[in-house]
Amino acid sequence: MKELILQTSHISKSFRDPVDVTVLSDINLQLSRGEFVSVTGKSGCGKSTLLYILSTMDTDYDGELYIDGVCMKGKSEPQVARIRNEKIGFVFQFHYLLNEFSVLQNVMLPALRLGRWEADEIRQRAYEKLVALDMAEHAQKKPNQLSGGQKQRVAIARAMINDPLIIMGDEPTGNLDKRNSEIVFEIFLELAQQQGQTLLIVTHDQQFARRTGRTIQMEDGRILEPLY
Ligand SMILES: Nc1ncnc2c1ncn2[C@@H]1O[C@H](COP(=O)(O)OP(=O)(O)OP(=O)(O)O)[C@@H](O)[C@H]1O
Repeated sequence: MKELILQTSHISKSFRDPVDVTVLSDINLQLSRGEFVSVTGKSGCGKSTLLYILSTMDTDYDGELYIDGVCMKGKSEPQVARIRNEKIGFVFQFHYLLNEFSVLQNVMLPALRLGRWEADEIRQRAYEKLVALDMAEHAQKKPNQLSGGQKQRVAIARAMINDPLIIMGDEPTGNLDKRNSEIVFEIFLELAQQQGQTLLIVTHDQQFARRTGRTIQMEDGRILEPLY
């Protein structure tokens, strides 16, 4: 039987802007271990809003979110932050690497925050992630010495450091040229196919979406039922 690692029940979200605007309505979705799922839809349909809720970064919504069988409702902010850091890796459109730290130190940060391993072990793990992403030779550089594609590879290494249950990405190839987009997308495919990593990626790129295992199509804050 498939192991559910993320599930939502009737999630809705409104902004007061200045009157109430509903941007997500009755979102019910399930994600099983090892799935590579893309989320697509027109600009403004609610993809990022949904991803921020699923990644627990936004906790202000109606309905329920379960991660690894645990309901996020009623949890304190430190409890949610701990679950997020332990179970979810996130890759943004912009890398958000810290220029005052080296590439290696940037990758180490989420693991230092988690506190599960000693510093030496974290350094070793971070180095291994950089090796896996073909970035080891840049370990001691500062992020501003790297190209856009290289920075995004470091951001993926950082998302992987705590061996998350799921990696989420909000347009992770959106800020890259065609060649680097392809390289970064191939990394996600490889993670899914060779390591069974569960992935949930928002993308505008229909060609990429078609290569994932399942596509969630959104329209006006709702998930469209698959046509097949
Ligand atoms: N803080 C906010 N206050 C008010 N409305 C907001 C806020 N954030 C997002 N919205 C609105 O919510 C809707 C969904 O936005 P969201 O960013 O989730 O869309 P998206 O599908 O990710 O779009 P894009 O593909 O352009 O990134 C949009 O109409 C947007 O204007």
